[in-house]
Amino acid sequence: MEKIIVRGGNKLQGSVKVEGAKNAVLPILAAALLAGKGKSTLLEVPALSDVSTINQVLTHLNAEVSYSKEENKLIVDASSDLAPEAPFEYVRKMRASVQVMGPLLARNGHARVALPGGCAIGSRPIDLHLKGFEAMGAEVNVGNGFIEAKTDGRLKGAKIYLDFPSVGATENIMAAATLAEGTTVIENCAKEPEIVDMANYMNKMGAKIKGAGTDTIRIEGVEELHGAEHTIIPDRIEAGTFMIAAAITEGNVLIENAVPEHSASVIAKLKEMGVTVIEEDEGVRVIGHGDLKSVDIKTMPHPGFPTDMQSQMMALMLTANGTGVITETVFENRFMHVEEFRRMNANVKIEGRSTIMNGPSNLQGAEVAATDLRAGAALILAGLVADGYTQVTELKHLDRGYVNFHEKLVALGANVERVSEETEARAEAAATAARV
Ligand SMILES: CC(=O)N[C@H]1[C@@H](OP(=O)(O)OP(=O)(O)OC[C@H]2O[C@@H](n3ccc(=O)[nH]c3=O)[C@H](O)[C@@H]2O)O[C@H](CO)[C@@H](O)[C@@H]1O
Ligand SMILES: C=C(OP(=O)(O)O)C(=O)O
Repeated sequence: MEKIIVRGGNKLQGSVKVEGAKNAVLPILAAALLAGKGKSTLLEVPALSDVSTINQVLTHLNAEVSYSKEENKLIVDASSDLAPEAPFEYVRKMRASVQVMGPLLARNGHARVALPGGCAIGSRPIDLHLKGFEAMGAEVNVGNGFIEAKTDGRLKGAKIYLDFPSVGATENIMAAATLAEGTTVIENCAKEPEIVDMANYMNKMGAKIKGAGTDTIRIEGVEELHGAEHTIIPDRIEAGTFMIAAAITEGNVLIENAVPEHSASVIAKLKEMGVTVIEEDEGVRVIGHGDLKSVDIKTMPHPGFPTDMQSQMMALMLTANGTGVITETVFENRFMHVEEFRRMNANVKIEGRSTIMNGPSNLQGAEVAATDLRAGAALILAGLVADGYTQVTELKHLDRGYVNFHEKLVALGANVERVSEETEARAEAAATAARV
């Protein structure tokens, strides 16, 4: 088992470069399946475990994938006949595997994808995705742990209203609609920057999508799509995580590639707390000063405060003066990290869908577990200012969404190391031998 050990107390200084966005690259790789001819070349593809998982899914479906981690460049050739099924072994590792459903259904007329099941942040149903496919004329059946969607001939364009602006449903329906007959209109759709990035990629493939980034998207179906070259947008959640690393340690860090408009709600809350945030040509500089003020935060669909920044923001709020409230409205059960923070002596309690913090907490190092990928990052952030050593386990979650997280922190001056039990045992044996 691997763990990250953090010793608190160092102020972070310097600059850090943000990778391509996980939540853009995953649906974009699924959409690469839409290309009946030509290859897609994707640039700024981050070397995440989630990217390896979606690559395995694509390969399983008969696409050819070649990935150079050194160049962050990935080439997909999906021009052969595609297989229809994404099995549970992939969907279990990563829910975003369901994003292949829309592209497969549109291209093949048939998709069979394992039901994702629950996860650490809530039940995460996909009913809105399926309603969208049905509205476009697909027959959808759920049974034996699989969802199967079929259509005779092409899908038909339709008007689809989403009860909630789901990111995944918007992406899956938008992808399916690119090859449908006629025009599809998705109302009350998600407006996240990753939706815009995916629409831009599909338009380069020959799709006709308008309105991505607003709450109504119109897609005029075309008969065929081809491969295209596309550069993935920077990861606004990784950027936000490093903004908090700078703020919490009273450091001064330039977050290169961060796009201020994509992080507007996070930047606004940081400023409200008393953190200095400066937009520079290369990115966003964050300067922490201590003596922070508690604020109230509610997670919302974009452009509201992102749920994927909730636990990292909680780490910062624990160091602020006064009472602050964080309300989670996007996922039903995204407070698993609260118990872990409590192990670090955090003064935080849960009331319904809110957490209340009375600060500042006198954070102390402890052994804690990453309950999901953002919680993993948040616990490490808390460890940067806790008294003593914090050990964070369950790093498989962290690796889904962050590339070289501890190495990037070390480059900024943090006292962080990643060890496996074997290395620890070897180090202990060497220390004992030296003492004898
Ligand atoms: C790979 C990826 O991009 N993941 C992101 C995506 O997840 P994901 O696409 O799964 O998130 P959604 O926007 O779909 O989910 C938001 C809410 O809608 C509910 N819902 C969703 C679909 C559906 O058919 N029925 C339904 O009830 C979910 O249970 C949840 O409560 O957006 C989330 C919300 O910003 C982020 O936290 C995730 O990091
Ligand atoms: C919840 C997240 O991702 P996913 O939807 O891939 O689980 C996240 O990125 O914080």
